Amino acid sequence: MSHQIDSKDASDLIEVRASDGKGLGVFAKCDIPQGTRVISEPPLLEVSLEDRDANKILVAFKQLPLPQQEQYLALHAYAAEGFKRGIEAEVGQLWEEIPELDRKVLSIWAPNAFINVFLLAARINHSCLPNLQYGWHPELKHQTFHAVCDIPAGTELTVSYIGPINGNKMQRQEELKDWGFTCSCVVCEDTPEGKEKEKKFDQLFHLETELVLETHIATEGSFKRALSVAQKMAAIQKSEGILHRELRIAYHDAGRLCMVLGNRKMACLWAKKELEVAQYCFGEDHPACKELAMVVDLLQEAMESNEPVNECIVKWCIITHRNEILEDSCKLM
Ligand SMILES: C[S@@+](CC[C@H](N)C(=O)[O-])C[C@H]1O[C@@H](n2cnc3c(N)ncnc32)[C@H](O)[C@@H]1O
Repeated sequence: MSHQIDSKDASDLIEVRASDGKGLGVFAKCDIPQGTRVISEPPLLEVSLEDRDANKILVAFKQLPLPQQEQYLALHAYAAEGFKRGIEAEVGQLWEEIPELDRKVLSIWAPNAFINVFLLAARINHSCLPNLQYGWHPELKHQTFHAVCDIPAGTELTVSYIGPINGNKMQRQEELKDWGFTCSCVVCEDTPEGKEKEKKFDQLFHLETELVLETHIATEGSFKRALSVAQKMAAIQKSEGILHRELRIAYHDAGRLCMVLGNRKMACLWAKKELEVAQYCFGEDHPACKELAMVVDLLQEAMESNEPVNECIVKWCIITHRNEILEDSCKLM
């Protein structure tokens, strides 16, 4: 059940304070139940995704009212070498030749943009095992952050900066170079517990590769194998506390593979699980959750029938969150 809380109320739930070795961070002030909308806020600095480049970021910043410019300039800044080279190519100037303020604006954009920059959310640190899921709510025009598990008071709130295919520790660390830190979260820490968790993450990475491959082969046998992989992934994710978007994807895969294999009853069961995760990750009022709830209802009706399924179900089966194509397979339904 999601509790719709806007960021104007967020001060009751969360606080921004120093986080050991990570600069500032966001912490739970009280126990926060799973599904709580912890933050819901409009962009502070927004740049259209279309033709987005350094110049557009700078123009958007200059168009902000002064108080917002000040808020933006107080955020954490970091520019990785690769980012600087990209900017040089875009603006046709060496990084050092770019005016200091512009360099600062761009160096703040780089580590803080969750698609756009959000004032409060820009203080959330990374974990490979996050307790928040973020997503854009197109009707509210807000970025929302939901608790994916029950979060005890005093805990730091985290998101995953990377993904969706997280890979092993080395691959994750390679991606995190763009933020300029070495991750020491519960999965990355060099302890026996961290190593055990890392083993499971590595296993998930290999299972995902297997799932994509089997789905590509697109025979009844390979779909059955892919289904068993998706089920295995979901079981590992649940037991490891990987409860965010990744778990939704595993349930989604299991559901649509059951559909392709003609098992509407099991497809409906998996879709219900997918819906439950989507709702606590993005809120029941998110358009994608409303659509998914409709798919679950339609699947429920389709369970006892041999009639061709509704177009919404076909659309749901085609949606892929991984690098594979299931479209052709839908003729099997
Ligand atoms: C979006 S900001 C997060 C808020 C930031 N800590 C601050 O003080 O404003 C991203 C930056 O936070 C730091 N950071 C985030 N997650 C971290 C982690 N798990 N360990 C160490 N530093 C982290 C890095 O410096 C990164 O570039």
